[in-house]
Amino acid sequence: MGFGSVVVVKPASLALEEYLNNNGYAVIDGGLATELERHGANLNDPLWSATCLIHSPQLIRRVHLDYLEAGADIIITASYQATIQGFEAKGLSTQESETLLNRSVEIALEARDIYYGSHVEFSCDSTGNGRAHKQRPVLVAASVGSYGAYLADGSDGDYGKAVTLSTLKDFHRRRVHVLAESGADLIAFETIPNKLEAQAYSELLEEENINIPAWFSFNSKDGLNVVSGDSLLECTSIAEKSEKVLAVGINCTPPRFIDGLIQTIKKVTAKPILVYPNSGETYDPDCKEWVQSTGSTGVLDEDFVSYVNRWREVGASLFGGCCRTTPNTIRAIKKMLSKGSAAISQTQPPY
Ligand SMILES: C[S+](C)CC[C@H](N)C(=O)O
Ligand SMILES: N[C@@H](CCS)C(=O)O
Ligand SMILES: [Zn+2]
Repeated sequence: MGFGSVVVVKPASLALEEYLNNNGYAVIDGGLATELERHGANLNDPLWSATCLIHSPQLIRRVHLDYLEAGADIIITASYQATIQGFEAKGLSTQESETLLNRSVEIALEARDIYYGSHVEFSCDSTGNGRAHKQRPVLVAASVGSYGAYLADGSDGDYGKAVTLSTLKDFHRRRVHVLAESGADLIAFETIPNKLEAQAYSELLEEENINIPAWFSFNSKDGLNVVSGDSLLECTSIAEKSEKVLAVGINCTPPRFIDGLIQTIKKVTAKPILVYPNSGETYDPDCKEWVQSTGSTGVLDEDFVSYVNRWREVGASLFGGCCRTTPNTIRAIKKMLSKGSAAISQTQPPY
């Protein structure tokens, strides 16, 4: 950390700590882009889901709300593939691009407000006075997708020698800064494909004096390493060393690999572990379509959810879904976890 900088403890870390202390888990939402697509959005565009920030913000808000209704405690914004460079390539000004980044967070905050407004509970204190309180705290995580996501060419984190640490820092710097000031509770660095990009994020958190916490979530296609082939142990160690990273884990990876990946991650970190796998299908970046993987059928919601208790047993505490999962997946995850907690509390003495 730079001389004189101050780590400001923001409510997100407290809220997350509270979830983990009280319940032992928190629920993340499911796939956003693929859910927008299921509702008719056309994502065949270099901006992928970020195109909806321009054309259908109300649909994004609808999907956030569906995930809140399904039980998500954390919702992730539509900024995964929203980059200043990507918007500028569409002819938008820098100012307009930054406004869209802010808009991604505003939409999620609006969904949260609507959700709170329609789920107010009342209770009476000992003097008979009524008090309204919120159902549960909801955290808004501002998504940051990788440089490879922006390239939208299926390069999977293998960027070649011309892309250095400073290329990646320069690429992400302003976006991370804008999102950190947007009112989001935390930054979700998602689908991280390699060590260099994790290092770039970690340095940016310090250099830009980012004062909201972050999570680092890596992507694997073989169940052993991250997608570029870099070691998951080394990638996790970068997250472990950063005071600003409050959780680390895996997303957009087939469910069958998650168990082994959690076991690897926990060798090098004591931070909470998050998992939000995809449906088990494979993305074809050329036609921008999901296809069934060879040797495996995409998993159905029921099958996906049957893994959750195992993931909890091996050490994960934040659970959700990524591409091709839906509000039904999240509803089922929440149900499974709350059943598990009830069973645990029944086997423990009441003191
Ligand atoms: C996690 S992948 C499905 C993201 C989409 C990709 N960057 C694309 O634009 O096609
Ligand atoms: N938060 C993003 C991740 C894509 S891999 C989404 O759900 O669309
Ligand atoms: Zn995904």
